[in-house]
Amino acid sequence: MKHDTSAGGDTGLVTAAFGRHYEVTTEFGTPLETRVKCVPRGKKSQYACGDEAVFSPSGEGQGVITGLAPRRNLLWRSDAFREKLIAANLDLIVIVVATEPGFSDLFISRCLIAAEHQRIDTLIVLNKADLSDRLDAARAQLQPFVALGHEVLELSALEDAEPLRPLLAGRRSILVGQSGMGKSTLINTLVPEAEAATREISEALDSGKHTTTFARLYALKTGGSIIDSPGMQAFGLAHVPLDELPACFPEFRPWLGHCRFRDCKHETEPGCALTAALERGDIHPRRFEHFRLIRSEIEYALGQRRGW
Ligand SMILES: Nc1nc2c(ncn2[C@@H]2O[C@H](COP(=O)(O)OP(=O)(O)OP(=O)(O)O)[C@@H](O)[C@H]2O)c(=O)[nH]1
Ligand SMILES: [Zn+2]
Repeated sequence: MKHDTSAGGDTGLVTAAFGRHYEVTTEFGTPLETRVKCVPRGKKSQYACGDEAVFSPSGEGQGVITGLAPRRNLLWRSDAFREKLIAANLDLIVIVVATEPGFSDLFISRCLIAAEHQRIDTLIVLNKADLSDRLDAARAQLQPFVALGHEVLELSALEDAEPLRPLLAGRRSILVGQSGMGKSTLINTLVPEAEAATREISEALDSGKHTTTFARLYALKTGGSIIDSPGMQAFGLAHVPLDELPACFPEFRPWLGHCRFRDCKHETEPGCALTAALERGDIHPRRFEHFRLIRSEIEYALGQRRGW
């Protein structure tokens, strides 16, 4: 990907990304804020919400993106065949789950791995805490993450999203979650003008849908900004290098490098320090399952790319 800022032109923040169309905002969060509809110059160029773009104006309120400032980090997903940028230059990934519909703990592990890999902080939000009969089951499902030291913030977006606000102040955050967890409800509470902005774009795109279909970045009154992203059912991590995956599970780190074989795959090899830790109960079986699953996906993707 090109990081060409030498081209000159105006700079702005990518505040919305829909297909090959981007909204770039100059003077973001100030009274001088201006929104420009942009397309990328190159066929293959891809940008994400949170990118600092260089663009050349091409008409009233329109422009062409010609370059990009270097990214601090990039959140993206990929499988054997495709990759999709989610957001760039993040301080915090807020993983939203809910008491209902049910959520996937594997999805949480995927988000945490993506965050570890790009060194981005995380926070787990358990939404719909008002549906109290489902609360204990959801807490039990989150227990392995709590045991790892992850903070879980319980709230009800419909009743009161305020407990989240101080954790977002001054940072650039993204809400990620499976569909239906309440991300849009949270955004609409935290950013009152979000609903109108979403409707406007949906009408412009003629999608007429009420679910989130594109990523959008909003300024927060407390300083900082927040990105709403489309609900994800799949969060592939095919781009994570196989040899970097184990260290993306922080609880594996004390044992890494202690296996008998240097190229241990932590499967059935004798003298594997990770499977020994698993057997002793020092690694949670769900997390080890997630590791195995994601590793096999990465292996599959590597095989596909080599044309096996
Ligand atoms: N009881 C209860 N319902 C909630 C709460 N938050 C959201 N909901 C409901 O859950 C449903 C889904 O909420 P959305 O905000 O659309 O979920 P989303 O995560 O944005 O879903 P996608 O747009 O598909 O990604 C809606 O019917 C909301 O009214 C909550 O705190 N309590
Ligand atoms: Zn091993």
